[in-house]
Amino acid sequence: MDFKVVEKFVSINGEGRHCGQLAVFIRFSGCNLNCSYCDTAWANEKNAPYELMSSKDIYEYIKSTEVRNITLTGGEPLLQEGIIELLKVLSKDKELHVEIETNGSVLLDKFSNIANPPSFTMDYKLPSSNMENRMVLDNFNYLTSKDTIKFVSGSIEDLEKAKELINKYNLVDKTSVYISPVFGEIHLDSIVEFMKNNKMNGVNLQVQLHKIIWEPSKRGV
Ligand SMILES: C[S@@+](CC[C@H](N)C(=O)[O-])C[C@H]1O[C@@H](n2cnc3c(N)ncnc32)[C@H](O)[C@@H]1O
Ligand SMILES: Nc1nc2[nH]cc(C(=O)O)c2c(=O)[nH]1
Ligand code: SF4
Ligand SMILES: [Mg+2]
Repeated sequence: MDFKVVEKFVSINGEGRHCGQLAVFIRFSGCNLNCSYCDTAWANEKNAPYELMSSKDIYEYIKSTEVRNITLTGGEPLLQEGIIELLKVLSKDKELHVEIETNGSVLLDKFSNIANPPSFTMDYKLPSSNMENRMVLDNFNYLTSKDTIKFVSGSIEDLEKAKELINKYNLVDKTSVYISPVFGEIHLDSIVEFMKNNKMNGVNLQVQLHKIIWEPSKRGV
């Protein structure tokens, strides 16, 4: 099975629990959603240039970098045909730590059954994404302490919804919880005020580090 890979690169992970650590990124083409703020919409266009890589090619590229954190992203990685086969290949190498960025619309059940499963960083798409009606709420039951739920927030309405879900599903007790601004869309201090006013203990605020280090639209970083 060959995958359409639009980018592969080594950088520091700018998001999530391994923020600041080196990671190898594999970005697959294509997505089933169309978030209002998507910073990677180019990867979802039909004519986006890609290279075809097999699971073996991807594994060999990863090993050639000598970097042990892997981030599979996109587009939507969990909709790639053959992704389970790739996850099985990667899971056999106990030196690697595999993280998958996923958009909350794909049920996680069949991916968490793999031996030595990857860590999921799952977005819940909030109202300002215009994609909230695509969220699979059952996914809250599959997230564990090695996973992360991320609420990318562009408005106070988004923050209100994130708070409601964090409380309703006891997310802080189940998994790591992050709030991240839609880049440039919301004042960071208003997020902190919101967290203070709502006593959001255990929730992490995170800004995409790579957009501070490099020009925000730069690719391959
Ligand atoms: C490009 S997506 C690819 C993975 C998957 N499709 C998803 O949405 O999780 C990777 C991450 O970037 C985040 N993201 C995309 N555009 C953003 C923006 N303008 N500001 C902040 N985060 C953004 C997404 O919410 C997601 O957490
Ligand atoms: N440096 C860097 N870190 C990232 N973490 C998650 C990313 C993504 O696009 O999924 C990303 C990205 O695009 N760049
Ligand atoms: S789900 Fe991810 S890749 Fe797809 S449009 Fe939304 S942010 Fe972009
Ligand atoms: Mg990105």
